[in-house]
Amino acid sequence: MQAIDTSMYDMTGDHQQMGLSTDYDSMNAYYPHSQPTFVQQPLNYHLYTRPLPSLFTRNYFIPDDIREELQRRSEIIRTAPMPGLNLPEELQGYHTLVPLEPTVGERRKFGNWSSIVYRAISEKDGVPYTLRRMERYGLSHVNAFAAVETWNKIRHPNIVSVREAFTTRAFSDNSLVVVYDYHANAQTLYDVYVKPKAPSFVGGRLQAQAQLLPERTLWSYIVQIASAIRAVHDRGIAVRTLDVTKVLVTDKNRVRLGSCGIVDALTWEAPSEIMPVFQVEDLHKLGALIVTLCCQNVAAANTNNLAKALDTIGRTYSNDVKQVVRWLYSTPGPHKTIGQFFQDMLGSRVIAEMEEAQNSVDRLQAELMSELENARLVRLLSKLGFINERPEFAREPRWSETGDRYIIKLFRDYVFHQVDENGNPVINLSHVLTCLNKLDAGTEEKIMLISRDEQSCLVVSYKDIKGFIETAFSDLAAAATSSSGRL
Ligand SMILES: Nc1ncnc2c1ncn2[C@@H]1O[C@H](COP(=O)(O)OP(=O)(O)OP(=O)(O)O)[C@@H](O)[C@H]1O
Repeated sequence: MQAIDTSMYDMTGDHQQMGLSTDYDSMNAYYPHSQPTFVQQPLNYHLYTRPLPSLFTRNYFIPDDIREELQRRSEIIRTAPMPGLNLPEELQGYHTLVPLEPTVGERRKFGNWSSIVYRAISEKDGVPYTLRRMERYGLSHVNAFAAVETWNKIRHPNIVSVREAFTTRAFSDNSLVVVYDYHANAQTLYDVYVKPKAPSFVGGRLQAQAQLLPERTLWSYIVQIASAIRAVHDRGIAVRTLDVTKVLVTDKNRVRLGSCGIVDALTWEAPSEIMPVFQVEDLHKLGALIVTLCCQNVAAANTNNLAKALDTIGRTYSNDVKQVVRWLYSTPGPHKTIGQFFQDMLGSRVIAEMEEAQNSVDRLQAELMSELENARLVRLLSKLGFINERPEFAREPRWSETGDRYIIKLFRDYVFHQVDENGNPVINLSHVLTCLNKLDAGTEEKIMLISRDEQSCLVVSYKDIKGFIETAFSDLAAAATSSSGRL
């Protein structure tokens, strides 16, 4: 059976069945040079895929890096807990606890408390969450939870959302647990940009892998974190846990403040009047975070080392970055607020960030477009699979070969089993997708289907074939003993 480009012809009449003549005159009727009539099919809004390339290309699919990242995330969500950790099976509606950091060895402390982070699945919605447990918390107080409730109301693209907090004895102590959204494969800024990495081979040479933060990304991070700080200060509270180990990179160039609310819950006795002091401290901490990232060294952020740090920054980054650091390290005063910071230091950077965000939406939407049809096409292919070559149905062993089903079979051949003039298979995904899209849309466009013995052919529209498939599939579905959902 040869590939025939039917889009060039206007064939009228339903189900024209004709004997296939081998004489050239009748064949010529189906070739462009002898039949120049071209009737353009009206644009059908169902056929909204992007122009299709003619061969298998990666353009059909999500780019490899996005696919890889999404698959890694989905894999990480499913990692099983290590056996023998002796963790509670159930914890206030959360189960399947998996530690996200080593449970033994030296750990950094929040004041007097050390923390450990777990991933756990919520019984309510089956979604994974992050649980930060403060060990040996002691007696709880209602004010501690009020602080967490304030955080719970904040929804911001650069803040890991705080869900709830509770105390528990399930770890054989009195622990405080604060629950956050879980961002699979999130890494702290420290892990990505500061932590010394083992040398590895790059281009055949052993090199230390210090990932220097590009200035463009640095500005993006500054704008994102400043925007998060602003949202927090606008609520009359302060971030307080702002450093490279508590800011997460959750996506390509997306950062979010993690661990919010925990210090508020731990130090609930602090008078609310002290909040402006904490807010000014946030600005200093932002400055320290920038210095740490630029110098790839936590100690560089110490105020006593500022001159040296600015010198180091100047070697790689622009003067504007140094200006920002100076501003954030400057002596507090009535004008040293996050609002003023945006005004004095970030103006045009915010515009650049906004443009980049919109470009990113466009890029992702384009990716979405290319995947949009998949579900539809899988449904169609499933229906064809149910119908074609069915050994027996309705006590008729040749059910799938007769009546309208015969046309469905020929259509399947037309889509998948074409051969070129040398008898080699035509493997053209573009052709397959185009046909299936037209079939799903049920267009009036007609195609010629040729029997396998090439003795007869049928001219039939996609609309008709769609109808035949619907009918055949409904017959099967009606007779099915169990059918799960509709296709
Ligand atoms: N909301 C979250 N979603 C996904 N992973 C998270 C989340 N919060 C923390 N993590 C991961 O849990 C791990 C431990 O977090 P933690 O904040 O304790 O960082 P840390 O570098 O161990 O800091 P510290 O030294 O203070 O313990 C980090 O690798 C981080 O990527």
